[in-house]
Amino acid sequence: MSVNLQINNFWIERNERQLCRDLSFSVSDGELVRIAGDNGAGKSSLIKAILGWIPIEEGLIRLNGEDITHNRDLLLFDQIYLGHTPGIKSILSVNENLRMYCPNASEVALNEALQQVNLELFDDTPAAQLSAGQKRRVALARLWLTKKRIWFLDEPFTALDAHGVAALEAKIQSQLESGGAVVITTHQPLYHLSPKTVELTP
Ligand SMILES: Nc1ncnc2c1ncn2[C@@H]1O[C@H](COP(=O)(O)OP(=O)(O)OP(=O)(O)O)[C@@H](O)[C@H]1O
Repeated sequence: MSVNLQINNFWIERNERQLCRDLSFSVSDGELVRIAGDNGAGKSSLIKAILGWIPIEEGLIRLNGEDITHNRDLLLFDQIYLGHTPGIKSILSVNENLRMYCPNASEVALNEALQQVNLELFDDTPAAQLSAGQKRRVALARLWLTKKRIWFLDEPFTALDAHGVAALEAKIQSQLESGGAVVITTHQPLYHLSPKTVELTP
């Protein structure tokens, strides 16, 4: 699986405040890009702008050489996004939440994913009854269930305990080793994963 995503000269504004201008970087097979910056610097906004969910003032985006600036469908098809909030439905069980996102996953794959995030005993539990860290783990289980070339992870370590952090770091490492690409916003430096860092400065 080969991938190359190029962000060229991105200019993003929100509420008439400039978050970045002339920002360029790329992410390719086996590469981890860490987006860094203070609170409010625009890290989440940058990911949303790449995915086409908020507009850019100027810029160009290419996926494997193809200009996708005005149609991000190819990128959306190729990627998985885990946002700031776990994005799970409170009234659904853990199992039902995962089924909603991954309807084609086999029962075996689903159970394996739940084991990986230590939630195998909670599959019938309504998400409303989970702790913040457990909800985050439900969201992360999607990484074990889908095979997408590009991951966009927005503050994925939030609320995770040491075991959860280690499991996610190992999962990121295996995604990189299998030729995937990862874009992550985090305040952790992640030196051991050798990221390329994109710093958003005021
Ligand atoms: N839904 C929104 N509507 C309008 N403006 C927003 C919205 N979300 C964020 N912003 C603004 O965009 C700017 C960047 O916010 P963003 O969430 O991208 O920063 P961040 O670097 O991810 O911050 P943090 O580290 O606190 O998560 C902030 O000035 C914020 O007020």
